[in-house]
Amino acid sequence: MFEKSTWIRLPRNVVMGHDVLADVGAVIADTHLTGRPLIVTSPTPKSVAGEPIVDQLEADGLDPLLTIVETANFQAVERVIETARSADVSYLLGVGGGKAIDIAKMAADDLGVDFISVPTAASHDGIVSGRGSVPDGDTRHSVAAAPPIAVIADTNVIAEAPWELTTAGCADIISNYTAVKDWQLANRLQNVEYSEYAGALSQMTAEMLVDRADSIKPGLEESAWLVVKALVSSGVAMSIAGSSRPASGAEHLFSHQLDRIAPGAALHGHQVGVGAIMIEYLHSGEKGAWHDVRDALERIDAPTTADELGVSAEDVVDALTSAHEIRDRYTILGGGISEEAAIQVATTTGVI
Ligand SMILES: NC(=O)C1=CN([C@@H]2O[C@H](COP(=O)(O)OP(=O)(O)OC[C@H]3O[C@@H](n4cnc5c(N)ncnc54)[C@H](O)[C@@H]3O)[C@@H](O)[C@H]2O)C=CC1
Ligand SMILES: O=C(CO)COP(=O)(O)O
Ligand SMILES: [Zn+2]
Repeated sequence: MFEKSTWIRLPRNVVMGHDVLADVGAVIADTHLTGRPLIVTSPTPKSVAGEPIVDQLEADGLDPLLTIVETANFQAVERVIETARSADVSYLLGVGGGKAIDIAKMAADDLGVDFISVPTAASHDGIVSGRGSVPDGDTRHSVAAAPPIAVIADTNVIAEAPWELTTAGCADIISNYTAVKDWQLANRLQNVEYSEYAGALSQMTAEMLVDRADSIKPGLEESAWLVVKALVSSGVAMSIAGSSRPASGAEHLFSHQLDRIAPGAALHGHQVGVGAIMIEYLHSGEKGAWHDVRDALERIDAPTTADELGVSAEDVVDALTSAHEIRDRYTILGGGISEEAAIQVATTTGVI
């Protein structure tokens, strides 16, 4: 008897392009949201998009509230939940980078209200996903959450964001290559459920981005458009899978450990990109595709070395040797790699 079932939860509206920030009110009306909105943002995105959205919604006769978050952790999610409850908020808008969007996403899920994702940078592929990513002591959770009911990605705003945020988003997409390899390996060795559709979509998204790498340039709205489309596509792959597996393998475990060992040193996307070079080496050996991963990162201006990330060789080796401990997710790292092996992979690939 066939007993399999799944829920693939996707946004209702993905609105992207030139000056679509002006459409926030229209999107709210189209999604039939009523009541008081809470805008969850961080300091720079507040002035870039948070305040213009408040002005727009006030002009529409709404009574928006705005709250600032600084770090992505469970305490921040709790604070947003309290703010929303005490102010009788009906729905949330996450406005900013990955952290503001993740916090809004998780708070909205807990409150049981809808949430709109308004990325101000193309720096990560969580803008569409139904996952939140939060550090918690020695571990890192990938929390299931409702996906945004709508995404509003203004390419004008995103093209004006610092260039390194865009290169971080590209590197987050390039890391899909190793994430999919790890997922397939876990399927073969541990019988982890694998989705051919999600895996193929994630890998194809990375291939399409790399094919267009030379046309991704600072300050160009066309480039912002290309990268946002890839981030949306990668987020959809996560939604199809019902997990972050299509976009997060051992290169993400390495990055999550680096966040603990050298907090704030580099952007998430840049860390996973450097991780992907080394993890590809572990998958395919010295003559393997790690050269292609490194070349793709170089072509989009993303870091490929510890120096460029602003971390030490010891940090890289520590993060690589302890990455398997951070989460119960089977990858090429298996039960862990030795310090000698970590030094060898990082040296051969030129990361240290
Ligand atoms: N839920 C998911 O599926 C995923 C979650 N993530 C999470 O997202 C986070 C990484 O996201 P990031 O955006 O790299 O970090 P972030 O949210 O810390 O943003 C990086 C910086 O860019 C600034 N910024 C954003 N837009 C700007 C603009 N227009 N102009 C100037 N500055 C601007 C932010 O204020 C912040 O200082 C990590 O916590 C990661 O784990 C990443 C991928 C997927
Ligand atoms: O960053 C992500 C995908 O790019 C989310 O991954 P995690 O599940 O490892 O937090
Ligand atoms: Zn990522």
